Amino acid sequence: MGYTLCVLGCGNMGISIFSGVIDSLDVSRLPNNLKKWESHTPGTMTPTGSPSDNTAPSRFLACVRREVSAGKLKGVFASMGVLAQSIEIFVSQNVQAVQQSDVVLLCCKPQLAHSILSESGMKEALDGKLLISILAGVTISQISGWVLPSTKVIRAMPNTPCKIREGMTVVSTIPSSSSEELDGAIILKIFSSIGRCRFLDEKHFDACTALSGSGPAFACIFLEAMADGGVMMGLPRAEALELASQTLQGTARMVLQAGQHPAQIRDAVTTPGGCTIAGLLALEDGKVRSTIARCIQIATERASELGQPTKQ
Ligand SMILES: NC(=O)C1=CN([C@@H]2O[C@H](COP(=O)(O)OP(=O)(O)OC[C@H]3O[C@@H](n4cnc5c(N)ncnc54)[C@H](OP(=O)(O)O)[C@@H]3O)[C@@H](O)[C@H]2O)C=CC1
Ligand SMILES: O=C(O)[C@@H]1CCC=N1
Repeated sequence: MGYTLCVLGCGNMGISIFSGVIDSLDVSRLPNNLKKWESHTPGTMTPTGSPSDNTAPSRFLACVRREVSAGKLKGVFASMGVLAQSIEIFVSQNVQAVQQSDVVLLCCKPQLAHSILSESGMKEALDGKLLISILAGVTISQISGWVLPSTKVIRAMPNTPCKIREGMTVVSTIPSSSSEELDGAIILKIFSSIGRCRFLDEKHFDACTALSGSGPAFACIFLEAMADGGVMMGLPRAEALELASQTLQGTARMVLQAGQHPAQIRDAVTTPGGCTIAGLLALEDGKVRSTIARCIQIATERASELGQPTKQ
């Protein structure tokens, strides 16, 4: 029958996750108030299972602090074709929203987590519920210290492409016991409906935060730079961006879908004495590999500081 999913702190990431999850739902099994204005193109939906599927959400609550953000949320969801009443927005009413929820996605800024989870009545509202934190740098042990022992705390690190269901989410390993089976199925349903999802030990989370959480920003630097090069050589801007984007997407898919190693793909492109090797040598002269790898290293180190009160 589904459950109620609450995003506590519905900003960029909350919007991305809700957008992807709602887009993935089979509209035929949703209550009327969750049906979209326009039907999806057949074949673009991933059915969420039978009407008795208890791993798929059926009600959506979004929490923000300011009225202006609530207005923005309504605009964003309306532009997606989601009816205004489909997502219930709570402004500065976190406890009330969590009371009505079964699963809570904590999506506020890392430095606000403690104060939000310490609001009067919040511990009780979260009693026995699944709390999934997407916060960078804030550990399960920290969060567990702010809620009752009965609250099941899990970490997830998604990224913004969740919005178009091309996300990458890493979820902290769930302790194995029969009561956790449904939690695992719920988490998998949410995040695999909006992209790839894999479980990893929490010790890797800062690196995952840097690599896939921040990754879209780093990838866009490379993408823009490729397009700029095309523009420098006379290509129109829009076409240069299209060529760069599709080239990166196609190459990534050769790795993910065809299982090819990046070095194999590179060698197949690189004709002896040709233009590709000329370009590759220019990249190596610019130490592009170590620069990018160091970028992930530095971002990982910064991610580890984000949950620490003295270093926020
Ligand atoms: N951005 C990204 O790409 C990624 C971010 N993350 C993590 O996700 C989290 C959110 O990031 P992001 O979405 O970018 O941040 P945003 O600033 O876009 O969103 C934060 C949201 O929290 C709300 N908020 C603030 N105070 C409160 C409060 N007291 N009660 C309820 N809601 C409140 C804000 O509402 P209002 O506007 O009204 O203040 C806003 O909607 C961070 O912890 C970050 O580490 C993880 C992966 C990727
Ligand atoms: O920049 C940040 O801190 C957040 C975490 C990962 C992506 N954005």
